[in-house]
Amino acid sequence: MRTAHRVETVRAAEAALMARLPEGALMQRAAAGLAAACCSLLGKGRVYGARVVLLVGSGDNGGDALYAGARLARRGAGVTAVPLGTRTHPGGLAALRAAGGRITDDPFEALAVADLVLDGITGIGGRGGLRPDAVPVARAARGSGAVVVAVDLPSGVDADTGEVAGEALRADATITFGTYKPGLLVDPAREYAGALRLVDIGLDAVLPGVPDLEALQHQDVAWLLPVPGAESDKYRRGVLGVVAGSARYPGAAVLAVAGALRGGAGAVRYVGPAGDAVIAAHPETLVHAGPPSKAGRVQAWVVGPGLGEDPGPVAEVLAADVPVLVDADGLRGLDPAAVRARTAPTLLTPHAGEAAALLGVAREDVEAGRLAAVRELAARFGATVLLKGSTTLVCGPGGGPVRVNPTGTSWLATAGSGDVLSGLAGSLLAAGLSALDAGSCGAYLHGLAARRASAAGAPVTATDVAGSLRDAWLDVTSPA
Ligand SMILES: NC(=O)C1=CN([C@@H]2O[C@H](COP(=O)(O)OP(=O)(O)OC[C@H]3O[C@@H](n4cnc5c(N)ncnc54)[C@H](OP(=O)(O)O)[C@@H]3O)[C@@H](O)[C@H]2O)[C@@H](O)CC1
Ligand SMILES: [K+]
Repeated sequence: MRTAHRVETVRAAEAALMARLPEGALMQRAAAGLAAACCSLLGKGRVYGARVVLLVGSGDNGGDALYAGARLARRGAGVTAVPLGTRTHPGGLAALRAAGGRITDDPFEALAVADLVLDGITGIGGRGGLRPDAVPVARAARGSGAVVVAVDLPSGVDADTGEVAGEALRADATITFGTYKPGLLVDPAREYAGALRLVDIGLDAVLPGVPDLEALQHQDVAWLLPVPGAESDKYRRGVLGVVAGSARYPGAAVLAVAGALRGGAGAVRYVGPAGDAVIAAHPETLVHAGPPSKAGRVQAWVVGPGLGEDPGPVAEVLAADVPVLVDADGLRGLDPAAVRARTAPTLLTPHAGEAAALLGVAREDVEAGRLAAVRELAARFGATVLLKGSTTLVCGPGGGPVRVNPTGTSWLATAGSGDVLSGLAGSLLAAGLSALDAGSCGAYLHGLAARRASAAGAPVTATDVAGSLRDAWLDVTSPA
């Protein structure tokens, strides 16, 4: 599990750790890890003679860059520091000078020939986007052809929320210290971070056990996925009911069932007007033409994909005392009180537009502040909420860590892929996973399947994604 902590928590842990260590020890650990990462990015034998530019802001983030620059200078790199703040870390500046580094007030000349740029303008103390004087320098760094390495965080992004309020410096890699910060894992900031590397500075020992954000990895998902026991029959493995599709959108039913059949439930019951299309595509489905309440026993429901204008079945499904996943058309006009009144778990799976409609805000506001939006929806509905997007987030109703999905890919932005996800996550619910686990494992497998299906870099369809779910499952569960 990859975990992230917000700035306030990092600061408290840092203070507790610093109290036990000699002055400056933590910054030296950070700088040593940063310099080592820079050496490996430059490549073997390429440190000596490399031209390194340090963009140095007012705080300790700049200090880290200066001390790392001093280490690189001692290994033969030509290091030039560009002070951009209201002050410059005195110890770091002295260390760089002592190691033979130089300071310049002409950043553009140095950047024009740089191999590596260290972005130490702001870290966890930064507020808002880059200041105006840093903007042309950041643009020159980005346009220079040098590898840009962010120190702790790309400057200009919000560490806690992942928001990018103005201009920020896009990095090829981010070397972060002690723990990931939420902004490194959540879009839009995540897109600025490039490849992530965590430097251990001993913070783990003093960080709280419960993080603010967590990202499942293969082994976490493998551990959570259902495995049928020797005694299992289809009912013990869980039966999922899918209420989806309409005369206008029969494909949504076919795709939701496709996802459901690959999600580990023992059987899938389809309820709705697209039974013929569903049976033609998936003959193993149990099809029911009447209302959901008469369809027979299920362990969980999915309701919503392709329902069109008719919200009727949603209320009926929500009245059932089993876990319910509500997606797409099922979310339209959904009543928070009706969801909060349920005793069985509810999982809502909106994309940004649907989340915006539920919250009564603009879609752009949800996209810019994804973490805040998913937390607000979960609290308002007393439900688990999976907010779809390039970094899909899943948040439980009682607070706790938000799960961020690390397997997303932009190829998933294709019609019908959400229908596949709803069936898949619903199936995991029916198999007995909690709403948080079903949502986050579903998103994980779904992203992985899309990556597999588009491995050659070609576009994928939702049907391709469903078809690759089995391989994704095997990827996750096969020992490496
Ligand atoms: N925590 C840990 O465990 C460890 C932390 N470590 C390191 O310390 C870093 C945090 O250092 P920090 O607290 O000094 O804050 P930091 O981000 O350098 O700068 C804040 C200053 O920048 C300014 N400023 C603000 N906004 C701005 C903007 N938009 N654009 C431009 N400037 C802006 C503002 O100063 P002003 O210019 O207003 O005087 C503000 O005071 C952390 O990220 C990590 O790298 C490691 O060394 C060891 C372990
Ligand atoms: K930085």
